[in-house]
Amino acid sequence: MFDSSASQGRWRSRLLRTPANVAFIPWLRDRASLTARIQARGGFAVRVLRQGLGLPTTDEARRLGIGPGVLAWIREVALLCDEQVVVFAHTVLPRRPRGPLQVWLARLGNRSLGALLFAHPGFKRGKINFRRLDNRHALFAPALRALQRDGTAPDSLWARRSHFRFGAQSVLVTEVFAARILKLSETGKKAPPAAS
Ligand SMILES: C=C(O[C@@H]1C=C(C(=O)O)C=C[C@H]1O)C(=O)O
Repeated sequence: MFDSSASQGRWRSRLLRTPANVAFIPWLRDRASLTARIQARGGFAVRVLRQGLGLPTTDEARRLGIGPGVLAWIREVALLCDEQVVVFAHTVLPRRPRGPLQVWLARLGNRSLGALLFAHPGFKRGKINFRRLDNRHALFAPALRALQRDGTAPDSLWARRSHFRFGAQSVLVTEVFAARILKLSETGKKAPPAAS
C-alpha cells in the first residue's frame, strides 16, 4: 500500500511508503550508526565541507529553540564509501547551554560524528523525522552541491533528521541520501581475487 499524499514540505515522524522512497527506507529508518552501516560496505571517509558559527535553518532554529538571527555551531560533511559521496550531513549545536559538545565537535575534524554519538552512553537519540527535500528547503542546495558532483540534478532528495540529547545539550543532525547509496552492496568490501 503506497501513500501518494505524503507531503514533501515538512518533517514527518512517520515515513509513508511511496514508490519513490521504498528503496531508501532501510537507510532512512535504521537507528544504528550510519557510519557503521557505510563502513560495512566499503572504504569509509568523512569530508568536512563546513565547520563554524552560522545560522541554522528556520525549522532547525524552531526545533532547537534558538531565536531568529541567533548563531549556532554548524558542521557539514560528506560521507564517502569507496571515494563515492553517499550522504550529506548537516549538524547544528546551539551555543547555549555551553558544555563538552562545543569542544568535542570543534576537535572532530574528519572523524565521524557517529563515532562520538554512538560510542558515548550519554547521548540519547529521539525520534527520527523524515522529509523529501526539494528547493523549498534551505538545505537542498548545499546537499545537491555535495551529492551531485556528476552534474545530475534530481528535483528532490530523501532526508532524515535526528535529535540527540547529551545532558542539557543537544545536536540536530540532518542526513541527506544520494541515490548511489542504494548501489552499495552488503558485502561492500572487494572480494579477494579468486585463487588462480
Ligand atoms: C550520526 C552519525 O554520524 C555521521 C557523521 C556525521 C559527521 O561526521 O558530521 C554527521 C552525521 C552522520 O551521518 C552516524 O554515523 O550515524
